[in-house]
Amino acid sequence: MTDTAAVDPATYASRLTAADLSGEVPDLMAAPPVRWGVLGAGNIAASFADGVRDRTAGRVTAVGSRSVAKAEEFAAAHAPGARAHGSYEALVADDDVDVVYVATPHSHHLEHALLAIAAGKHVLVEKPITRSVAESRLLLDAAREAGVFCMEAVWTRFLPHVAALRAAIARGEIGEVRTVVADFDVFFPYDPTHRLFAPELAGGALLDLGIYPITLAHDLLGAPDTLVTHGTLAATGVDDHVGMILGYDGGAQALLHTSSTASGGAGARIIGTRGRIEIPSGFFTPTSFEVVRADGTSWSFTSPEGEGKAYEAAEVARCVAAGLTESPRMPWSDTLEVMGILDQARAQLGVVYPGE
Ligand SMILES: NC(=O)C1=CN([C@@H]2O[C@H](COP(=O)(O)OP(=O)(O)OC[C@H]3O[C@@H](n4cnc5c(N)ncnc54)[C@H](OP(=O)(O)O)[C@@H]3O)[C@@H](O)[C@H]2O)C=CC1
Ligand SMILES: O=C1CO[C@H](CO)[C@@H](O)[C@@H]1O
Repeated sequence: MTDTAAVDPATYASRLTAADLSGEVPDLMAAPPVRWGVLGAGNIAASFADGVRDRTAGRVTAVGSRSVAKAEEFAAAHAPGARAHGSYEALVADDDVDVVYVATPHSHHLEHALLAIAAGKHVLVEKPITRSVAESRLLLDAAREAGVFCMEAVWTRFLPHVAALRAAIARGEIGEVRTVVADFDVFFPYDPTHRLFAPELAGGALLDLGIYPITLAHDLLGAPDTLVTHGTLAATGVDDHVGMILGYDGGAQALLHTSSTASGGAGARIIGTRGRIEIPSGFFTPTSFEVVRADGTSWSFTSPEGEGKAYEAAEVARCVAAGLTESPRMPWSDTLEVMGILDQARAQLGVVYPGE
């Protein structure tokens, strides 16, 4: 366990970069132009490619799919002019690609990111970066050895409202953080072949949705000293409705919930000794928050409109241009600690993936 039960603002601030402490969001278009290769032409890949196209100086130069027709269709709709490859191997071998964005199901992130790293490419890997902390170590070790950049696509961290919120907490706006309450519940019709329910695709609410409230709590409080998990499993054996209490020796707590069988949305409250921050809904997407202080004063912040994946794309571009292998704002240590919490929660529920 960690000694980062960082409830006081000064300790939290010491873990942030100067850019984080400023609370400002760097100009998206000022980030260097990256040539992206999209690996897996699915839903989130489309949203990412739209963000790169519309809001950054970079561009998607190639798309890789298991079907060349699908890659061509994706390119036409989301990345005009991009080369369409009918295999992931061909995509990672493309000389016009600097960074591969891995957007396949969680079960395949390790295999596909290793494929890209072996081809000498930098990687941005969708969340969760792998199925487990053991797999994450394999991936990060490979990136370290190859000297390439690797980041888990925790896009939320780079959104304007999150930047402002982190800076506000570091300034002590709500005093010491005592409690984080956050949930992410989305009803998915039960389908044993869907990636939310299929064990072979590393299904379950925890890894797909629960990672957001866990990442928020971890960012503010660090890795917990205790974890209590209660939940139910779908017929396929993966979790579908989970409550968690993260306990910290300093007295702080996080009360988190995630579900693929309930329509709760994604709200969050951060409660401190001198006030609270309320994020009304969709805390993981561009949104607003309100600071309500104990002295009765309050203020609010609203993110500018627009596709949110561009912020993480710009962070990758800045880091790659600077020759970094990891983002100081989304370091590998955060990824490993969050994966560790997910591992523990899964173990408490008895969820095991094929081959583990
Ligand atoms: N940051 C965010 O907001 C979001 C992140 N995600 C993350 O992105 C990843 C992908 O999710 P999403 O885009 O919704 O998923 P989709 O099912 O829409 O797309 C995944 C793509 O992966 C490829 N693929 C490769 N192997 C398989 C396989 N065995 N089964 C299914 N697809 C396969 C397919 O591309 P092809 O056929 O072209 O080869 C498919 O289109 C997940 O890890 C998820 O956690 C998801 C949604 C939002
Ligand atoms: O990251 C995600 C954001 O929300 C989706 C649901 O609405 C998830 O399925 C997805 O993986």
